[in-house]
Amino acid sequence: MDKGFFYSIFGGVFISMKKEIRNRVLQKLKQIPAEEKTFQESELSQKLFHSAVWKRAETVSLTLSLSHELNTAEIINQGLVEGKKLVIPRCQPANRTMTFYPFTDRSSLIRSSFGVLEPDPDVLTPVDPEEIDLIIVPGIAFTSSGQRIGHGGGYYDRFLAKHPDIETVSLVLQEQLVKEIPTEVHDINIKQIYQFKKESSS
Ligand SMILES: Nc1nc2c(c(=O)[nH]1)N(C=O)[C@@H](CNc1ccc(C(=O)N[C@@H](CCC(=O)O)C(=O)O)cc1)CN2
Ligand SMILES: Nc1ncnc2c1ncn2[C@@H]1O[C@H](COP(=O)(O)OP(=O)(O)OP(=O)(O)O)[C@@H](O)[C@H]1O
Repeated sequence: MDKGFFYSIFGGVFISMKKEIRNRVLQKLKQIPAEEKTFQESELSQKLFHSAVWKRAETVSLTLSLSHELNTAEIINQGLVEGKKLVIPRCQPANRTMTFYPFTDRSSLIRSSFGVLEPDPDVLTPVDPEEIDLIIVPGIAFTSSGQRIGHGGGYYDRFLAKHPDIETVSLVLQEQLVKEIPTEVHDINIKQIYQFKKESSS
């Protein structure tokens, strides 16, 4: 069947299935006890720090997490300690693109309408995306094979479509892992998923 025809019929169904998974996992995320969340975050961050992609990367992109998301504070600290260049995105809602800027400390940040802290473009200079070795991709729900549902802006799918060679990793709390995610044509898989598994050291 012609792909365009297929998506015109089923696209809406996929989008509402994604919304349903997004809302269900968001509720779960908001209910994780703080201590449990910190424990999982710590384990996942350690997995990342021991990985080849992290060790190799000189420039790492990450986000300043919202309270329900995996807390990126430990990754930021470690990156700075190891002398990596950290970059964070600023969103352009008009065309749903992202521009990356260096992150050094918490000054030069402004809160976006979405609620996240973003770099202040009046103070900072953008980084060439070609410079980025590794992107820690945020998200709400993931499958172990790397499918992802984010906050619904399509920002990472758009960016990653243009930069297919950049390494991508997502750290996934147990509550964020789902069996299946309906795939849309534009969806880009995350190359490496580090998932928290209870009673497992893998
Ligand atoms: N901490 C953090 N920073 C991040 C992301 C993230 O997921 N987490 N992003 C990851 O991409 C980007 C921001 N993503 C955004 C995603 C959606 C909307 C937004 O306006 N959402 C609409 C609903 C969208 C729709 O359903 O069409 C809304 O909230 O009203 C804004 C920013 C960059 N920074
Ligand atoms: N490469 C692309 N080109 C055009 N439209 C896109 C592209 N990627 C995503 N979109 C559109 O953006 C919207 C949101 O996409 P989706 O639900 O996949 O976002 P998300 O991955 O959850 O969000 P985010 O990456 O911001 O966390 C959808 O309407 C989708 O059709």
